[in-house]
Amino acid sequence: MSAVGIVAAAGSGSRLGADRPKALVGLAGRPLVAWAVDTLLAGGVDEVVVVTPAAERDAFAAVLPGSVQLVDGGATRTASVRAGLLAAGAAADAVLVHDAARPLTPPEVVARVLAALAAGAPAVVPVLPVVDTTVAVDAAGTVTDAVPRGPLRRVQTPQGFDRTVLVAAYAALDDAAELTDDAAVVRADGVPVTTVAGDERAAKVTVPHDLRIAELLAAPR
Ligand SMILES: Nc1ccn([C@@H]2O[C@H](COP(=O)(O)OP(=O)(O)OP(=O)(O)O)[C@@H](O)[C@H]2O)c(=O)n1
Ligand SMILES: C[C@](O)(CO)[C@H](O)COP(=O)(O)O
Repeated sequence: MSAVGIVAAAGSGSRLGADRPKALVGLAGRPLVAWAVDTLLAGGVDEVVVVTPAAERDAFAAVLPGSVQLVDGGATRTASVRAGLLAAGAAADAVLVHDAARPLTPPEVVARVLAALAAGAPAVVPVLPVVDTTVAVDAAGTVTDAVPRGPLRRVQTPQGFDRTVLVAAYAALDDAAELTDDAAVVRADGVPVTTVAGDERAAKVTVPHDLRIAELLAAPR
């Protein structure tokens, strides 16, 4: 089975508040996007497409291997992945969509996703359990309900798909639709989504605290 990786890296990172697009922010001396590309390749992906902010393509080219294909992203993550999928072409059997914002994802997670695809799953996401008591609140912030957390999972990336399944799901999705991940895109098209074990190290860098934690984890011992 051949696999192409799409790294969604076209976000601005408004919640991180850095002086450059989040994917270009450094972690232990290397930009987040470079970590994400390395993870996919080390986990068994054959080629990588990185989706960048349109105005920043040169800056990304300067920090990534020449073998990586770069493509302009869109205003939402959904639009960016759609652009990456179009650029990826039809050669690969599988597509793995990964966030540049998850730089310390171990290659083993990539390998688990690829193994589930090879075993016949059309769509695969890495997940972790919810570890805190989880509640619903009203507009005033008052707790209205406890949410049973047994069946809940936190969804990470890379998310893996049979390529034809993902292409068909994006084709069926309204151009203006904005979904939070690619599993939601295929589920909207009626495709069952399988889960494999995620990893706490695959946490998303969203706010400055996340980057501080990632720096600690990435520091040489
Ligand atoms: N238009 C967009 C928005 C997001 N992403 C990517 O999707 C991943 C997950 O998104 P998130 O962490 O929310 O990144 P941002 O949208 O950049 O963050 P923020 O919402 O804080 O601006 C990131 O790797 C981001 O670069 C993208 O490719 N294109
Ligand atoms: C794709 C994702 O990382 C899976 O957990 C997540 O949905 C991205 O969410 P965000 O709101 O764009 O940070």
